[in-house]
Amino acid sequence: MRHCDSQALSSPGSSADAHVRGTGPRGLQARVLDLLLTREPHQRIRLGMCLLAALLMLCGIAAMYLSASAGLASLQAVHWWTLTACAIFALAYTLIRSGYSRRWRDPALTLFQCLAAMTCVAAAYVIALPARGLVLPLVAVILMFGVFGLAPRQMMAVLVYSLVLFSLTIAGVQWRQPEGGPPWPLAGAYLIVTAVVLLSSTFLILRAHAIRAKLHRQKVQLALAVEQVREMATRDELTGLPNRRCMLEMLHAQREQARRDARPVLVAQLDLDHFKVINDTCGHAGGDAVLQGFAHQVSRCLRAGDTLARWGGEEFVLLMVGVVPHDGAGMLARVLAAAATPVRLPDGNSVRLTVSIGVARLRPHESVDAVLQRADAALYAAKHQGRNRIAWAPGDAPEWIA
Ligand SMILES: Nc1nc2c(ncn2[C@@H]2O[C@H](COP(=O)(O)OP(=O)(O)OP(=O)(O)O)[C@@H](O)[C@H]2O)c(=O)[nH]1
Repeated sequence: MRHCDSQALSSPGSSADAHVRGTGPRGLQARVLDLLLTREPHQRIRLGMCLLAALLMLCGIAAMYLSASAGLASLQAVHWWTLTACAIFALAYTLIRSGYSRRWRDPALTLFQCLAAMTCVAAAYVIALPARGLVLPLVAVILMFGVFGLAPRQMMAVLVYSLVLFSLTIAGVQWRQPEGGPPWPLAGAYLIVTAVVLLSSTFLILRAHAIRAKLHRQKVQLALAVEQVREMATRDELTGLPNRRCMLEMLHAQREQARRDARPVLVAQLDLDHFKVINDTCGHAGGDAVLQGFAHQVSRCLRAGDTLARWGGEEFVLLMVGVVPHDGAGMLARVLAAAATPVRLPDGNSVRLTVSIGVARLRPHESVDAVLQRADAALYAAKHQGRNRIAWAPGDAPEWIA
């Protein structure tokens, strides 16, 4: 029976239990796979780098013990070296995992780890006796780990630190252990090779930094350009209001939303009265200033949820969401009053304008085109009735108006 089976599976100490809790070998495998497959690419790369660093350290320890077993290094020195290296990296790991390192500028402790690793390699040079030449290529690998975590200035700091450290280490070995150390020409060759490896690695890493910085700049520029295009596609350049395309998208979205939650939606068409006369008397630039002034004045009296868009020419559309006709009538009366506030022109003159408004309530299952047509017909009626007024689509007006 399933129930009994599951009890047997989770009995304490069973390997299946360990698997379920992720502590057995299969559990560990599953967790590593989970870590690798369910993360974002950059997280996977970071995790891969951590595993690689751990592998590098294990290889270093193994190489040191192999050297010791071959009589090339003192076993006791290798014990101490391993203990110190593990302690340093365990400290870094704890600081990172506990989140304590987040309060510092380098939360991954990349600089600290690079400097610590260089010091460990230098110490390995001292204790590895005849096998010491093997440890030098490791400096390049350590620098590689700094490619993404270190700023160019930090890279230079690691370079200077490593050059000084290895010069002193190689010279110190020659001075303290003239017999145990390599012949002087060989020690000099070690020093030269180390310096060349350090300098060329740093140069290549700085090149990689420069390319990364360039790519980042291009990415930012591209994001800005996309934002600009998006802005141009949705904003009216003259008034700064959402444009017709943007309003249509909003209308479609609100219609879908209104179908789901039955919220009231009012759509008003606004048209400036006798705008041609304003254009003729104030010039086209004056007309533009009037359009801008009108947009500004009306926008100021709207609620946060209402949207005014420029529909085209001297026509605007106002979308009021969650507003019943009773409240909408009050709101539109305020729009009418705001429009009547004289607009100041750049030449110092001011223009008084009026606006006609046609308004319709979005009905259940009504299309965007249909509600716009009814609002437009109401606008036509407002113009016909003498302008500077609000006309409601038949059946949509609040009771006290109808
Ligand atoms: N300055 C300026 N004028 C515009 C712009 N777009 C349209 N117009 C002008 O707006 C005027 C609209 O005139 P009509 O459609 O006859 O309407 P009206 O004069 O407002 O008359 P009614 O709507 O009947 O009250 C035209 O003269 C257009 O040239 C614009 O972006 N800037």
